[in-house]
Amino acid sequence: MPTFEDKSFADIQGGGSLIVAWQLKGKPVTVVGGGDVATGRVAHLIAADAIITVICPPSGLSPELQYRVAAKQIIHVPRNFDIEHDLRAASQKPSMVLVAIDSSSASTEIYTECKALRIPVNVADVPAECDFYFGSMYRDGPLQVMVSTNGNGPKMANLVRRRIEDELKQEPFGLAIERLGALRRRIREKIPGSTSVEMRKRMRWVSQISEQWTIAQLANLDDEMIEKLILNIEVGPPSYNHIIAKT
Ligand SMILES: C[C@@]1(CC(=O)O)c2cc3[nH]c(cc4nc(cc5[nH]c(cc(n2)[C@H]1CCC(=O)O)[C@@](C)(CC(=O)O)[C@@H]5CCC(=O)O)C(CC(=O)O)=C4CCC(=O)O)c(CCC(=O)O)c3CC(=O)O
Ligand SMILES: NC(=O)C1=CN([C@@H]2O[C@H](COP(=O)(O)OP(=O)(O)OC[C@H]3O[C@@H](n4cnc5c(N)ncnc54)[C@H](O)[C@@H]3O)[C@@H](O)[C@H]2O)C=CC1
Repeated sequence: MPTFEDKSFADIQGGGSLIVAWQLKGKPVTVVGGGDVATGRVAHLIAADAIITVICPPSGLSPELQYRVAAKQIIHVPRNFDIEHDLRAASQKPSMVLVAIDSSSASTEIYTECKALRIPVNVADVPAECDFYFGSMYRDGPLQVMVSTNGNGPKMANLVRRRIEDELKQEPFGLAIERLGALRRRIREKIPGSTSVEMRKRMRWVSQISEQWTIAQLANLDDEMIEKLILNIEVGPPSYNHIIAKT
């Protein structure tokens, strides 16, 4: 057994969460309840392009969710959640279940059945019945930032997110990232290979532009400039001014 006395890597602190960008596009998600909390959950799910079913009595559906039903963004099943029908016997099992109802016994039953069926579940307000927690979210186009306090202070997560938001909204990060996405797709067409040499070349080129150009310059990168840029791909990424001068 080596001693690792002169190790160069840091020790890692446990007790956090694995924060991932869960891909829900086109996948069925069930939301139980139709109040304020459910309405917030649905907003996150629409942003993720999930196929959303909200189950709650007609009287429980918030005005915003009524609008989303009318706009065909969600499906509403107008009754209480039925574990047999909606989970055990369901022909298509949901990829995820979000519970936001005012009955802790019904929540626990739904949670228990989801676990038996291995469906990831979040019961708002009951950390012990959550496979994952929600966080406070900032969104600007393709950019998403989530703040979690790992259950210690949800309101503080909101405050930290607002600080980050104040800083990030000073610059057009969303647009810059969207344009970088367009550039990366075009470069993969131009240098399509998947060998490690080809990949490294592409990655170095994109890294340099991401680092060297300002956010405003990247946000300004139009399709015409992208074509000019990739013409120079063999000689390394030119500066923004160089591309502009030739435009
Ligand atoms: C564990 C977690 C599970 C989950 O729900 O996923 C959970 C649990 C609980 N929330 C409670 C209370 C409040 N929750 C909020 C708000 C938010 N709560 C959110 C997430 C989470 N809440 C997960 C942990 C996230 C983390 O730690 O970072 C946010 C970030 C995201 C979202 O819900 O979308 C959203 C802010 C979004 C935004 O606007 O930016 C407010 C503030 C307010 O309403 O204004 C209050 C009152 C003030 C306070 O307590 O801080 C209570 C105590 C109930 C009681 O005391 O009885 C519990 C239960 C407990 O702690 O045991
Ligand atoms: N972020 C968080 O973690 C927070 C969590 N909460 C908790 O989330 C839960 C929901 O909060 P709100 O949306 O404010 O509640 P609400 O009272 O506005 O809504 C409850 C909803 O549940 C529905 N409902 C009740 N029993 C049902 C059943 N068996 N099947 C289907 N639908 C059913 C009602 O029709 C209604 O639509 C509460 O337990 C609350 O304590 C509240 C605030 C913050």
